[in-house]
Amino acid sequence: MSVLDEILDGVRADLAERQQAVSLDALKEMARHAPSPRNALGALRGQGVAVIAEVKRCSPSKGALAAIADPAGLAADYEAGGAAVISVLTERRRFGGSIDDLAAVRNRVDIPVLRKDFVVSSYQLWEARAYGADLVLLIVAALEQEALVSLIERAESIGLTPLVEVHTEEELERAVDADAKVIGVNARDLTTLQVDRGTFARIAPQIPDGIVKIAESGVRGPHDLLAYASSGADAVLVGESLVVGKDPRSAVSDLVAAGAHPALRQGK
Ligand SMILES: O=P(O)(O)OC[C@@H](O)[C@@H](O)c1c[nH]c2ccccc12
Repeated sequence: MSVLDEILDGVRADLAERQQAVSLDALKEMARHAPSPRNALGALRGQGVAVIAEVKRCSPSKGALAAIADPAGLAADYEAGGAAVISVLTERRRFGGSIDDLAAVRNRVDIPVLRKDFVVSSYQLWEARAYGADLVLLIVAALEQEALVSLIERAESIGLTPLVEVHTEEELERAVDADAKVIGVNARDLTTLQVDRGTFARIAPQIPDGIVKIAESGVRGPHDLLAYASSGADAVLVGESLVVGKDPRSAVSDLVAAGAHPALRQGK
């Protein structure tokens, strides 16, 4: 069984428990009272390369990365450093996250917030919106095409912007067929957990114009951001290097400064 399949089994087990505890109707009621969605596309299409900074405690490849006792405080530092969007890992078993982290972050910052999880059911979309998410990750490798299409439609209908994650050309084709408006190319293969920073450069040229292009994973600093930007990234998603560093605010602001270089502006 691949790592992704193992993660998905755990996700489904946790999901079944939450569905027992909170009915879909109750979630929908919460979502009606949630703060209105923020302009995610606007944040991603702003000047320069947008930095999506991630709240990430653990990863399946490295185990514990950082304790992060105060996810909202970390997110506030990211925002002060100039992040365009905050990503919050809400998966519990392998990433040490929770939906409460998402709510805490959303209440603290003024920028859009991404629910980063393994979404397999529309229940998780309502949950995301109920707890204040503005964007939601949908991983093509984890979904049948029919499910992908319907989750994209449902997400959009409730005000969430789907970030559709691909790792191969075949997955890119499925994302485009499903009408994704924001596509992330993950340099980490979720079935093997290997990072290949060349993945974005290979796949990005095939992403049709008008779709927001995000390079995910493997950004160690401004150098990697510049490499992704020169291959056409509108945004980068950065986790590990920010949470393990001493000064997340200045680490983000160094990335933002690199991404603001005028030479990168042509394509925007
Ligand atoms: O920590 P990194 O290498 O900067 O990567 C961040 C982000 O891309 C990564 O957390 C990620 C990308 N896609 C995912 C899907 C599920 C879980 C995690 C991820």
